[in-house]
Amino acid sequence: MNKYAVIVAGGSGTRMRALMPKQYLPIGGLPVLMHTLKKFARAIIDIKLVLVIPAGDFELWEELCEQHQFQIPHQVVAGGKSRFQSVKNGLNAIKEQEGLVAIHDGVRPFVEPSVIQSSYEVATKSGSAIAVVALKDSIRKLQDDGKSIFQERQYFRLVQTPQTFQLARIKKAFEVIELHTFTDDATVYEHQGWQVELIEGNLENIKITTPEDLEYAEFLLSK
Ligand SMILES: Nc1ccn([C@@H]2O[C@H](COP(=O)(O)OP(=O)(O)OP(=O)(O)O)[C@@H](O)[C@H]2O)c(=O)n1
Ligand SMILES: C[C@](O)(CO)[C@H](O)COP(=O)(O)O
Repeated sequence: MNKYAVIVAGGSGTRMRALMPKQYLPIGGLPVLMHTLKKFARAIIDIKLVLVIPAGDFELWEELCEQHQFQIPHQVVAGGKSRFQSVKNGLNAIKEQEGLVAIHDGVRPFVEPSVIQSSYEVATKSGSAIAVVALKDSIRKLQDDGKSIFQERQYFRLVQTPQTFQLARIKKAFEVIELHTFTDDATVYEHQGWQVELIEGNLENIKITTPEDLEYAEFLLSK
């Protein structure tokens, strides 16, 4: 069965407040995105990688690949105005209908290979596999009256990527008008009336978002 991964890195990383988009910033001397692509290439034999980056960054990416002698084969696709549009562009670049596709944030380089592998295994059987982790802290829900109420944390999960799906289904799911409730790929899939299957993610699989995350990322690499 064909196994694809769409690695989305079409954002501008405003919350990182860095000179260049966070997906190209170095950790351990190598751009974040290269760590992520390496994880997928090592986890799955013969994986076909689709990398989504802003159209204006193609030249920069080529230079970075040359500078770091980055040889992992991948197709580069132009991103869109939102994560949804970037994922859609990545999926549209895959012409086949048969197979599985993992959708993953380029800025989550610490995904465990076992999570990637399990996402494809589970999606083979159930059509989807969404990586999630349990909460460690207590949580409270804010109310309109300014008060807050206790929530039972065992009923909640933090959602990560990869989010892996049968190709034909997720391609169809993305043929809709974008809604503000589409915060990830699972919500787009569910909009079709299909239920998603959750799998255990890994706690280190953070989405590098703010400057502190970059420091934590350096620490994780040095472990
Ligand atoms: N138009 C967009 C916006 C986001 N993403 C990707 O979606 C992932 C998660 O998004 P986020 O962490 O919010 O990244 P940015 O949008 O770049 O960050 P910010 O919101 O701080 O600007 C990132 O890998 C990002 O590059 C994308 O492919 N295309
Ligand atoms: C897809 C995601 O990483 C799952 O946690 C997350 O929803 C992306 O959110 P963002 O608003 O694009 O940062």
